[in-house]
Amino acid sequence: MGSMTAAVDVRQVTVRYGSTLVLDSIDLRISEGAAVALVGENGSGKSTLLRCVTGLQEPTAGDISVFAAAPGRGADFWRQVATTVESPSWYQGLTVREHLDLVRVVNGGDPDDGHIAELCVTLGLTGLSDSLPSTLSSGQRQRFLLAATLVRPSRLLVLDEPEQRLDTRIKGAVAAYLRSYVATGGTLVMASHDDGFRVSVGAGEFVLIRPGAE
Ligand SMILES: Nc1ncnc2c1ncn2[C@@H]1O[C@H](COP(=O)(O)OP(=O)(O)OP(=O)(O)O)[C@@H](O)[C@H]1O
Repeated sequence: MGSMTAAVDVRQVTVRYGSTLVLDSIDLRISEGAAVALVGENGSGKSTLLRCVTGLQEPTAGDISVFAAAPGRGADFWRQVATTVESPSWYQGLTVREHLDLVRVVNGGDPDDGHIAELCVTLGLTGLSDSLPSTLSSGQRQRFLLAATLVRPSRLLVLDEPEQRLDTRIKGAVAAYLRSYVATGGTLVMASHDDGFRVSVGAGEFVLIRPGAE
């Protein structure tokens, strides 16, 4: 009955910050192998919903399951889910390439199987392999953090505006990478403000509207 199980199942999720209602009884099911983009104006709750899907935030009401389990609980969840939703961090003394090797090795992968090299080409990091993350520009750092997320083996990617700060060429390469991730069975949920990017990824849109803004 695997096909009956949604990768992500959001049921009647409500989030309030104090008296401010941000998400009002949201329902969202994402099948395994599908891509969905949360779209909507600033403050419509896209990041909030993504944090709830990773278990980093508890909804005020409602239920979320990811691969039929509560999200964010333990190593088993994080072995299947890779995300850029957490605050970015890195090891001060390690280069871009050393970070990618580290993540790959820890996850049981071979750092020399070509996957890292492919990601570095996709994200334009080849010339930055020996740089320290702290010396990168904001766009370069965005590309590094995306690479560090994509290098992990995963079944679900949760990405908050992955197109942010990317130049046109890299944006196209990242869209193609995500499209092929989904075509090979991965599931993607992301927030995006770029409709062209969303369409090149092949993601359907899920529109969030600020409660009371209709
Ligand atoms: N920790 C918090 N405490 C209080 N209010 C918050 C908190 N985090 C977010 N909010 C509010 O919740 C609403 C939704 O924020 P969220 O970041 O989820 O929106 P978004 O759709 O991702 O916006 P953007 O397009 O600007 O990234 C906003 O009104 C924001 O001010």
